[in-house]
Amino acid sequence: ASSHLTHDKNTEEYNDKSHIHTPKDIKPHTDICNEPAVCVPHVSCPAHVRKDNKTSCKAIGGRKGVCCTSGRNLTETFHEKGRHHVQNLDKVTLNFIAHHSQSEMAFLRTKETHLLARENNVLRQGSASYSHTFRNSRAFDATDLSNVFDVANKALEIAFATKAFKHRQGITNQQLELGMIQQDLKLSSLSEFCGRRPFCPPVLEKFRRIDGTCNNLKNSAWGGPFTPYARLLPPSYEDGIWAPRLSARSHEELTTPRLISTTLFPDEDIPNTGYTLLLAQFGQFLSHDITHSMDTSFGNGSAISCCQPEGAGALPHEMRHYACMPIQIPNKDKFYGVFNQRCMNFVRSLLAPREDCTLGYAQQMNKITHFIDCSSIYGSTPEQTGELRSFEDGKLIVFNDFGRSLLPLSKDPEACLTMEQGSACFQAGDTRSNQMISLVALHTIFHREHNRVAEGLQKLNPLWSDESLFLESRRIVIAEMQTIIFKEWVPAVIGDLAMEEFQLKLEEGSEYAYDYDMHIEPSITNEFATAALRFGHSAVDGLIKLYGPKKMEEMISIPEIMFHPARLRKRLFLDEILSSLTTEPIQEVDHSFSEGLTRYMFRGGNPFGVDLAALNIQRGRDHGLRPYNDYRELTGQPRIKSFKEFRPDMAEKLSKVYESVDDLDLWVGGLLEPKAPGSLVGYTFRDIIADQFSRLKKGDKYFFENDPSINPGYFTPDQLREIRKASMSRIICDNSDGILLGRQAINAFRQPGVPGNEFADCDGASIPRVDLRYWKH
Ligand code: HEM
Ligand SMILES: [Ca+2]
Repeated sequence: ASSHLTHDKNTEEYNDKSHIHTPKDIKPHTDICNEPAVCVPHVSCPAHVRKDNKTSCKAIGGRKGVCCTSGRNLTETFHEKGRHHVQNLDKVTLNFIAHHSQSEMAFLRTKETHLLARENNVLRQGSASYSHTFRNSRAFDATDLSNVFDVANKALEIAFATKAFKHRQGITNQQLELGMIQQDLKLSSLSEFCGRRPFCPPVLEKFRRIDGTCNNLKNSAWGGPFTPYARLLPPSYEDGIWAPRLSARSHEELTTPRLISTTLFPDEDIPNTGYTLLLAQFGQFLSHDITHSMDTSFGNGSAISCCQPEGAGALPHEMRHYACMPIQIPNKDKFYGVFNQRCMNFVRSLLAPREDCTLGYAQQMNKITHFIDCSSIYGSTPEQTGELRSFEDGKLIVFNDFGRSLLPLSKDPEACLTMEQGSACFQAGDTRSNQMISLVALHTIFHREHNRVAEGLQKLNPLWSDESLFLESRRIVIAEMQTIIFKEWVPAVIGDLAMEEFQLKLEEGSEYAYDYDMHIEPSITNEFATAALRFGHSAVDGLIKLYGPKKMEEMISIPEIMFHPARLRKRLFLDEILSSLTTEPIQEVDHSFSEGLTRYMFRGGNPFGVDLAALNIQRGRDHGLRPYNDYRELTGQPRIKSFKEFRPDMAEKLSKVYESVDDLDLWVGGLLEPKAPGSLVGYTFRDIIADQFSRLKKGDKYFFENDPSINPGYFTPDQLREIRKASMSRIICDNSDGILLGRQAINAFRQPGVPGNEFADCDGASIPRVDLRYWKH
């Protein structure tokens, strides 16, 4: 179920074998371009989309790259002599614009108050949409909520100001896309919208901050929570600012995502035995470390409903919240039709302002730290971390359930479906932790890992304070996580070739890395979060098989354990689910999706749930992702000219739901591509993913293997050597309950029990350990 697209015969790059890496191809890439340009893969150079920068070069691995001078700073707005720039405006005009946006905001607020008073506009608590919009995609607590709204409202007001500016000055969408309306707002009443730059002390701090700030001293906010996503390409909005794009040819609304989902994505059982289910589950866990876009809500935190009660249709425009973008369900829908559902709730993501006081298109907010820093374990703000720490012996709080350490219980009565006696609902660093029971399992073992390391350090250094023990343990756990991601998970997803091309391999032994580059923006790109990394949704198996000591005992249908993790309290359950995750195969990354995600997701006690495939497509449009073809070009591939370039059955279906190849949504096109060599995904997703991990490694001063001149929290060479022994299997061995699990395959993401990935005893030496003795002071 993999090859859906035949590449254009004329494309030398993809049909010749020159991109297959042989060691002699590797040249230090700066040799090939004129300094200061460097040769990078197409995807990593934002400037190359601008027609005038097209010098190609041979990148690592022999593939064609582009000489890039932008330093891979995606936030840098376009500057170039000779292009027409909009005139700088006088104060009067700026104040006119500011006034205009303020009155638009006032209008919205009045309407919001009015809507909030009407029952129909607030989501009903028991529904699947409530779990989606409210449980999955909302703020953490009251302080968080006000933080978030503060930032989001500023961004919205800037969007209105941009609209007024656009109309008054006759600015085109293209000028907006290219950031050619640079406008310094410092002198106007809009100046209060300038992002707050965190203050960083001149002496570098040894430990990365909980909120990720002060990592890059020039851009101290980079990577922090409540900041915008980066973008590989400018957005595609109908008005150049925030209105969803229309079809390229007829300029009509695009086909409803639900019809695309039912037409293209049936539920078929197509396992890929090369990889374990843990690859998918860990992927979700990793996503929750680096990206969380939030649905807009009412100012008091209530969830917005965009559909009529009972789902009979969308609410009329005048009765809708401005952030509504409901998904229409066709009359003939075989599944939802049975329940007379014509409307699926969808609320647009919150926005975040640019840091530099400029007008421009809307940008979506990432609520958590962009860096790989285990924010899903520790939280993304000091307040969250404070709630999770025990403040004794450097440990995190645990819920002691008859001798087993589980995550602390959540105090939030809305976090799970039920809080009945004997039930359980957990608190972690990320608010989505209860979404899947297998996700809770991963949170649990990493939470335990922190406490295990803290205990180990305390034995070696009995005089260390709680604070030192906490910070040192966190630093080690983050380093282990980065090791697992770059040594095991990313190569399994994108393959060795891409690891080489994007220079993502970790150093070996006790060597430091020297590839930090302060010009690289580490932020998560919108394309990565909203499309490429969501490849994982296709790999999810809707049925989790649970094995007892001898035989399969149960099949869990995933909607049963969404936001309902009570079973984790059963003595055997954690080991059972970990064993299942490390032995069962993933589902192939392709056109097929579990109905557990496309029909029943978050159903709770209801007969139907929401459709994740439809949500992904709608989210892409909400975030202004450009059509698939534009990203083919970005990754150095030819645009497709006809759906016939896809597999025949797919081509036929695609032409039923898309008027033109230039309408195809990125997430859909990316999924249906044939796989790149050695990779689980096609070239487009592969490159977007590889580029992101390159940013997360080379743009993170505190990346664990950086040398002492870069990383204030560097490890000694001995410690580095130990950290590099970390593996997912060791984490499982050391932190499961040890009742059913005594053996693990060396690489937990790949097919176990085959040559090269044999099972080994947890007690033995085949699964290496990080020896903490090198941390004795
Ligand atoms: C295990 C079952 C899973 C469920 C029930 C689930 C559910 C969801 C939901 C409801 C959203 C938000 C959709 C929206 O409104 O836009 C989402 C987003 C996302 N999911 Fe999943 N997901 C699962 C597995 C995965 C896996 C395996 C991966 C990756 C390997 C993944 C990666 C992502 C990413 C990157 C996002 C975007 C997050 C953001 O930026 O806010 N998910 N998922
Ligand atoms: Ca993070």
